[in-house]
Amino acid sequence: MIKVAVTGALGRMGSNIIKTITQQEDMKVVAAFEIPNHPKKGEDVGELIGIGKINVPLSTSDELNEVLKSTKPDVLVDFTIADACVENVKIAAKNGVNLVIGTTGFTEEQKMEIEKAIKENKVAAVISQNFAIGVNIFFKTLEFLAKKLGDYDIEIIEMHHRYKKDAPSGTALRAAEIIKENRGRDSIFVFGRKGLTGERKKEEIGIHAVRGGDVVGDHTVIFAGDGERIEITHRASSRQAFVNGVVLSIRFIKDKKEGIYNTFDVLGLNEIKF
Ligand SMILES: NC(=O)C1=CN([C@@H]2O[C@H](COP(=O)(O)OP(=O)(O)OC[C@H]3O[C@@H](n4cnc5c(N)ncnc54)[C@H](OP(=O)(O)O)[C@@H]3O)[C@@H](O)[C@H]2O)C=CC1
Ligand SMILES: O=C(O)C1=N[C@H](C(=O)O)C[C@H](O)C1
Repeated sequence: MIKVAVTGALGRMGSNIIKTITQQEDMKVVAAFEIPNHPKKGEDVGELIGIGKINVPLSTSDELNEVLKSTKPDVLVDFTIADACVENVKIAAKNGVNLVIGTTGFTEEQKMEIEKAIKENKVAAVISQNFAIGVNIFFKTLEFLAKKLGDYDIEIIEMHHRYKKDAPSGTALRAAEIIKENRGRDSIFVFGRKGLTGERKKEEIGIHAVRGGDVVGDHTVIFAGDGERIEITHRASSRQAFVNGVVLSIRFIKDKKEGIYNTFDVLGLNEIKF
């Protein structure tokens, strides 16, 4: 039985992850964490998320060290916010707990802190800006399109629900990086446009964040040429798309000794070359 701890347990992702883990035969939730001073601390997490008692009391992240020591999870899953995630990763790594990290919105410095904690403590982690299987195929398709249409004008548009805290999305940034790595020419990222911007430069990759309603997560990449354009879109209509990838990632990482992996590793997509 794979023992899993979840931070951000009552959040949109955390609560769905806990629900799905409780439906798996080979894994169980042993600890769940929310922010310090949470009013529901100590209450049963299953009851709090509406699936009935699971005998896991809600802990708070200031107790992470001691609760990880007593519950000894194999994997900690983090979908919180960047600042909290960095601290959670440091504590989990010190306790020898492998990680599945879905949080987005990190600074470059925070990304380095996370990598350092994972490497120094010799644990293993899957880090992905998007765990949906379809998004990873979309990423793979972008490798191909960027190789073939690297000279086209490339723009990325993402739309998310009104509650999302970081912009642009981690997925949009990853898409931009993939295009940059594969298009065979220099790239500069342009975040939105305003004022007298001048003509569009060939090396630009435009990135645009739209927020509103309850949109789970839409991403479109436009390759615009002379007389034609290709638009490729992924739309997530349910967070279950992300959660399914998280479950696969928990199974993938549980026995890994050390190293940093992504969802291409989990889904076996690295072998596909264009
Ligand atoms: N990689 C992927 O596939 C996906 C990534 N995401 C990313 O996951 C993150 C979370 O998204 P979402 O679930 O929608 O956000 P939510 O705000 O619904 O959930 C985050 C949860 O984390 C809690 N939290 C904040 N700080 C801490 C802490 N120190 N310890 C424990 N819990 C804490 C929040 O509590 P409170 O509300 O009280 O502050 C909240 O319950 C975002 O960065 C998002 O971009 C989302 C979907 C898919
Ligand atoms: O905050 C969200 O909701 C999502 N965040 C991720 C991101 O920033 O890319 C993934 C997904 O699009 C949903």
